[in-house]
Amino acid sequence: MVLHLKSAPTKSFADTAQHDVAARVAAIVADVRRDGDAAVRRYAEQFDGWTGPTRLDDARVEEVVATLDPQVVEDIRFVQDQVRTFAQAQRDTLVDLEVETLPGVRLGQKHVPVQAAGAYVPGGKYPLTASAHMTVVTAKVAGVPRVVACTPPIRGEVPAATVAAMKLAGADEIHVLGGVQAIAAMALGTESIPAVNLLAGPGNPYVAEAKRQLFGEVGIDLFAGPTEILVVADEGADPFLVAVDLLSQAEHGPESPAVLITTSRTLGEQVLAHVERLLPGMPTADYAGPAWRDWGQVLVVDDLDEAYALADRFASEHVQVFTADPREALEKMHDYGALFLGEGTCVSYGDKVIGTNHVLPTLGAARYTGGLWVGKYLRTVTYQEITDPASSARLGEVCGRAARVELFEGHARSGDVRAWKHAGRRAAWIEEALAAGTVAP
Ligand SMILES: NC(=O)c1ccc[n+]([C@@H]2O[C@H](COP(=O)([O-])OP(=O)(O)OC[C@H]3O[C@@H](n4cnc5c(N)ncnc54)[C@H](O)[C@@H]3O)[C@@H](O)[C@H]2O)c1
Ligand SMILES: N[C@H](CO)Cc1c[nH]c[nH+]1
Ligand SMILES: [Zn+2]
Repeated sequence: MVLHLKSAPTKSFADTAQHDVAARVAAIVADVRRDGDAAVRRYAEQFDGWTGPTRLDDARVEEVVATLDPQVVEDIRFVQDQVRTFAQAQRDTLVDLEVETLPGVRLGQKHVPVQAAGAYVPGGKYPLTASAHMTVVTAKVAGVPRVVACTPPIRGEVPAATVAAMKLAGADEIHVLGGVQAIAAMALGTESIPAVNLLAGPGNPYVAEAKRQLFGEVGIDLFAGPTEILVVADEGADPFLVAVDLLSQAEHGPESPAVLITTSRTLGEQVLAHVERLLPGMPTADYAGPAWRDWGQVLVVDDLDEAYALADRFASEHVQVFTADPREALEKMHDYGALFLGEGTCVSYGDKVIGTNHVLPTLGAARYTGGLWVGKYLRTVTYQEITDPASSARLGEVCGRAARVELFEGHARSGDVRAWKHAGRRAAWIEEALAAGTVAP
């Protein structure tokens, strides 16, 4: 049984597929498609007050990086090393292979990077420097030769740490450009930004919807919209820690749900009280407050099995598990973007420092996809080769029969000619062609 100590609607695609967002995005995409750079410039000015060139050349990038405290640069290097190490370990799990399935018949698979990727780094409310590590470092580990990185100006300024992170991660083109206009420019191509093959990176509802609408014309990593957090906690969890962590993600913006599922009513009540005490003193209360008020939930369940099952139904972007045996969630939970096991870690570590990728599915997309990883920038392609004529003839005969079962005469004939060339077996239509002299014996 579920007791609601604090209720709120549960976000889903159905009730947040805000038509005004979809319509607004469609209009901007159509304008960029029609007017290219001119439309991009118009929207950059309208939404972000940006009238300068969007591309930062190398000299400008260097100038921007030089303004940073060296400690900031050192920290960027440290975090990018963590992200790179884990991404490389994941890359190493992807094997190219070639097997001989019949004599002289070789089937293979290779992992081939997309040739151009767009890395979107959000920056409307906060300059999300860390998203540059996640999108650009990972693309480069995959071997993507051309990475275009876009981020909006923050309060009219170039976000210096984000630009440094893009540069250190190996971005090939850096633009101060945000929102739908950035997504559409990278996807469709403009006079100044040649189109990419795949778009990656998170963003607000406009950015996420733009990627969704453009999918097909361009590849996308996943649906990664406004941040979500869910905590599963038992009676042994620290209520102060839980409250702090819930608010850590609520501060992303007023659309960010923060949910606690606990087996302890006492813990639930303590967390509620801590949140109320903490919120007024938070410099980011303007975002965290509405997020908590409108989307925060505290749910008490009978046992942990019920907690895991309920958490699965949310399919939340992040799930922190603060229980006596947090690792059991690895077996018992199925639908989440990323798990954070035990009080030693938290979503903020995933966001900022630990090395797993923080670009993760939202609005239930975790039911069908994991987060961004090196594999998203790669295509698993196959190839085949036959060097043994007898095998080609054998497959040709089966191909002829199998294709005719499906009424594919043209397909069947591709098999027939090989059975003839390599084993001398003549199908009736080949006999006729020989007799008519339309083909040489
Ligand atoms: N799921 C994930 O992996 C993940 C990771 C990091 C961040 N996020 C989310 O990314 C989001 C970042 O949002 P943000 O707004 O701070 O930055 P953003 O860069 O995503 O969006 C800013 C842009 O939105 C556009 N915009 C603003 N108002 C608009 C309007 N009315 N119409 C059309 N376009 C408009 C502007 O062009 C602006 O450049 C947050 O919701 C955060 O939770 C998600
Ligand atoms: N929590 C975000 C993912 O939803 C990622 C992030 C980066 N910086 C701060 N937060
Ligand atoms: Zn975060």
